[in-house]
Amino acid sequence: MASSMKFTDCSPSAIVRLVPSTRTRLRSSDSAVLFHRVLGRSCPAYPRTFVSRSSISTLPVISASISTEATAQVIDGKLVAKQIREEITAEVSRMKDAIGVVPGLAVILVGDRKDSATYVRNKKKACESVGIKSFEVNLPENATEQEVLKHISDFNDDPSVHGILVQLPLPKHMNEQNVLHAVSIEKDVDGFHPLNIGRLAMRGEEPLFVPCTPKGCIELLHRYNISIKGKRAVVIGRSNIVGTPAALLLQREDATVSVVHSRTKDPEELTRQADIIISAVGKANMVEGSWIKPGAVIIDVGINPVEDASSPRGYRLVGDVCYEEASKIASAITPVPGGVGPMTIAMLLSNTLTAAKRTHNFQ
Ligand SMILES: Nc1nc(=O)c2c([nH]1)NC[C@@H]1CN(c3ccc(C(=O)N[C@@H](CCC(=O)O)C(=O)O)cc3)C=[N+]21
Repeated sequence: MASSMKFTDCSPSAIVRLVPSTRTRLRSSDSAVLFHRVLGRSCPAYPRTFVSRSSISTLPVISASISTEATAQVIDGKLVAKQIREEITAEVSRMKDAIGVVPGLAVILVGDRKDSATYVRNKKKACESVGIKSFEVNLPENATEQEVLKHISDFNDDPSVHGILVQLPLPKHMNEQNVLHAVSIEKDVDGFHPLNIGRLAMRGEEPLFVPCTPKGCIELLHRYNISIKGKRAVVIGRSNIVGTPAALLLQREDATVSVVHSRTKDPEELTRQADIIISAVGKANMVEGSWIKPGAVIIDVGINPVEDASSPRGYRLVGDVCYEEASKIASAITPVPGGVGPMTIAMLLSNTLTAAKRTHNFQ
């Protein structure tokens, strides 16, 4: 199916936002408003760039009245995730009607990290919203690795469980590798089992599951008709759960991929060559406007809390990319929140559905 058809039941306003030709050029009055808002925010990189821009604008040919800047198309992960949940709901119900099987996801949470508890709660809610059954195990911080392994083994043997997710990070006294190896590869909906990652890396091999966050990034590019083949892509960050699989996926999609990491010399110069940037570092506003090639597409995986006295929680979430700067240079960009985050959960549901379909040989 053509990806554009997937939006047929979106509201007209949503479609307007999704069509690339609607990229707007700000009038100078809008631009002034935007500037005002930007300065009221705390993108730390902004003032520096602002200074250099203002010096450019003193050149005689550039006057304030023509300081119209393009704004990037917003890649609306929240909207796409909702669309995907609707598709999954329909498939879950079709499977239930046809063979009486309801997909099941088991989540194991160890310890009492607040962020992990929130993510797990959101995953449970998402399961409910599409008709997937969820099972949850909560273990205390001081639980043993053996206890976790026992629960994994029970879920491996339980036919009503099709997917198993062990929420990361685990407490320090546990060996993450032992735990991730224990999940049956057929139920590894996170795609973290080394066999799944290995297959992802090899041409001619197919992983049973692809890690949810990188899969969500690629899905966003597909659904926005952003072509990957032959493009220069830079992935910032080389974690096992995001950066590395994201680079492998981009390569499978025929991009030419570079990975920027903490030991990279001149990451800015390398990143500036990219047509597509996926940033998964976890450092607020690290990628500044000067890192970005005009017209590049930016997928920002970072979810970083920054202090914000004006927010009820005392903080707000920002990405790895300085959004205010980037949105004037890039052609398309994901916001934080509302970008990759919701897609991660949608892909988890999708992987769980795939697991159930595969087990029961249901197409
Ligand atoms: N085994 C395992 N699998 C994971 O997939 C996994 C994990 N461990 N550990 C932690 C990370 C993080 N993660 C997120 C999921 C959803 C949002 C999300 O929905 N964020 C929203 C809301 C953010 C908010 O307001 O709190 C957004 O970006 O719009 C974010 C982050 C999954 N992870």
